[in-house]
Amino acid sequence: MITAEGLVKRYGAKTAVNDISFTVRPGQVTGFLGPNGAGKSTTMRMIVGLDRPSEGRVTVNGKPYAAHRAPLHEVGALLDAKAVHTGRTAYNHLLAMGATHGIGASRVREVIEMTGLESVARKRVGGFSLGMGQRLGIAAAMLGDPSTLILDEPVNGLDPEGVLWVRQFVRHLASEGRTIFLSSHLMSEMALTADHLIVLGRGEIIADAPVADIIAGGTRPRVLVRSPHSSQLADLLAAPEVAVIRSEAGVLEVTGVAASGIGDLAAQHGLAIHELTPLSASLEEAYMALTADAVEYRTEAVR
Ligand SMILES: Nc1ncnc2c1ncn2[C@@H]1O[C@H](COP(=O)(O)OP(=O)(O)OP(=O)(O)O)[C@@H](O)[C@H]1O
Repeated sequence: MITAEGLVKRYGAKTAVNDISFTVRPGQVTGFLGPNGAGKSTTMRMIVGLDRPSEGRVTVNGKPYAAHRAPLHEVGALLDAKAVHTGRTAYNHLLAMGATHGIGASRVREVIEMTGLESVARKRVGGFSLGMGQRLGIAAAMLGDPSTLILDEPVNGLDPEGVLWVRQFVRHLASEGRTIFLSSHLMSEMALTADHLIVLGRGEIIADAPVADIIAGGTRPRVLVRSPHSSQLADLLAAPEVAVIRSEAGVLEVTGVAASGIGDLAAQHGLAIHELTPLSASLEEAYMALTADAVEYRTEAVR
């Protein structure tokens, strides 16, 4: 469990994180989203004690990170996959990290196997691809078998198989009751991986809700309609709150009326319909709507 209360981080005149409070709960994957420079990395660094809050506090399992006697057992973090001593082998890197917590070779072998690094464990990290570096970072985060895992852009640089692996891995860890907090710029992947989302915009929280609620709340339902009477139907649907796009001959994309309403209207006028398909909104659309609003609001506030 991660709890932030009134967290503020200023760098000189720049406020990177502006009074945010949130809770990241165990047993689910919580995604951390926001445009570049929104303050995600700064927040993650404060959680693991790499940056000091200017105001407020953040705790992991009830205590600030630094107050834990054996922090690797509480929180595993992947913050910068490149921050590894490149002359060492992956095995030796993990062994050296583990030594600070009395974690021995058998656990090192376990995390190597868990992250699919067996074939490269004896190779120098300097020669690793970005994807291998990410896997090594995740292996390091898992060393202490922590109940909370923080992953900053864990799928960055991974191939499709690696992306799928991370998704299944973190979902499995959450199902074991762990707290998983991860950031990503890949919306489609986030929609498949996370249960809950916290969205930051310019250092402030602009959404903190289940993924399904964010998708439903940020976009209006759209319906694809195929009919030999599409022009007549478009005229009948015309209303201030309804948008109708004619994408191709005989096809309408309607926003602002549910599929049932369109079907009823067509039936009342005896118009045949060949297809009536509710189009599911994407997280990307909802995210763009959310963050665009935040930017507009901020612009107005500054004037
Ligand atoms: N050490 C620092 N000194 C000065 N400003 C900083 C420092 N670290 C971050 N910032 C600024 O704080 C703001 C938030 O940065 P941060 O890296 O946390 O954003 P982010 O959401 O992680 O962005 P990205 O998606 O690009 O990684 C940015 O405007 C950044 O320039």
